[in-house]
Amino acid sequence: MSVTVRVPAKVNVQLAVGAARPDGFHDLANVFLAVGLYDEVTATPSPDGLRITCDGPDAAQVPLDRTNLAARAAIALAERYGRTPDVHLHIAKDIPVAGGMAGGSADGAGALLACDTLWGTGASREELLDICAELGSDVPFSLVGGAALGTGRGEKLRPLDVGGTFHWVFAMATRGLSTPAVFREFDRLAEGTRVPEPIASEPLLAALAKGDPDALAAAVSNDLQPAALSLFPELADTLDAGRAAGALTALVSGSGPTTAFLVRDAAGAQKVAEALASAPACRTVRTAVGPVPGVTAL
Ligand SMILES: C[C@@](CO)(OP(=O)(O)O)[C@H](O)COP(=O)(O)OP(=O)(O)OC[C@H]1O[C@@H](n2ccc(N)nc2=O)[C@H](O)[C@@H]1O
Ligand SMILES: Nc1ncnc2c1ncn2[C@@H]1O[C@H](COP(=O)(O)OP(=O)(O)O)[C@@H](O)[C@H]1O
Repeated sequence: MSVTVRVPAKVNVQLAVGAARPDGFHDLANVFLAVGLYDEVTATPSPDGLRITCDGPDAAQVPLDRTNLAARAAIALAERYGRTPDVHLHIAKDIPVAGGMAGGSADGAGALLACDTLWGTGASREELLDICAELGSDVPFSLVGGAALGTGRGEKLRPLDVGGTFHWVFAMATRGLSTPAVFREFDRLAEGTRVPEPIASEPLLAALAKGDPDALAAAVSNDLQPAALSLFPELADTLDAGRAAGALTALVSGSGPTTAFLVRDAAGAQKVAEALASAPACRTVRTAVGPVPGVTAL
């Protein structure tokens, strides 16, 4: 018997970042939108103990030891229920690695639900969300999907209404960016300034509720973008190339370096995707719509 789930990537349509906290994290107003690029996680009993395998274009960059978020999820669930994590987790990876699209978090949330089903654990939604929050700030959102406002370090979620489907183009970059390094660069750039409390933008929430791409384009923001551009300056050219090709707006996704382009419809996506294919720091271009549901059994 085996259990397969699929889990979407995310883009942050707003990422407001507060000052560094004593624990090293930053308080956020993090507006997540799940988009239709997916990893699949398959859990199969493994009498020889925990085993991780991965395939896909970025598979070589994925750790196959107990640091993999999917492995950590299986171990955390097994510990809670007093059993051994005797499972083979296979990750079919389509979400870019270290791309600011929460691919590792997706695998953590996916593995958790797949193991819960395989082992018949019957953990409640609250327990699963608790384990997700222990695994990482983005992991609870990967479980629930849709659209949500994340506060605290991003793990406290409030689901958001979305009145339509938004069309996106994503440019995957030629190298990755480390999330802690981007937050450190944010702190460095903010030195000597007063960092305001992170607050969700009302016009942005209204644009999502209405499903209005023009209003959303006018309201998106990412406080980590200057830090990501400082560490990876060529991304500015990719953003410009997408804007010139007619994107309604262009921004870095989360900590980057994936860049995200909001377009009006599928035809607009095609045009922007073609223009981005030749941008210098761009490795691959993908189109996707959002919101989409979180972890889903196949
Ligand atoms: C920036 C965001 C935006 O959604 O995503 P990515 O762009 O990485 O996908 C998230 O906040 C990333 O969440 P996640 O990748 O789960 O990070 P975690 O494992 O919790 O933390 C990794 C490191 O990022 C920094 N960190 C993370 C979250 C936060 N609110 N403040 C932080 O300062 C800390 O240095 C922490 O040690
Ligand atoms: N299942 C996983 N998939 C991808 N990366 C993982 C996974 N588990 C752990 N990692 C580690 O986490 C780092 C960041 O992963 P990822 O979630 O892809 O990026 P981001 O946080 O930018 O969205 C990777 O470079 C890798 O070392």
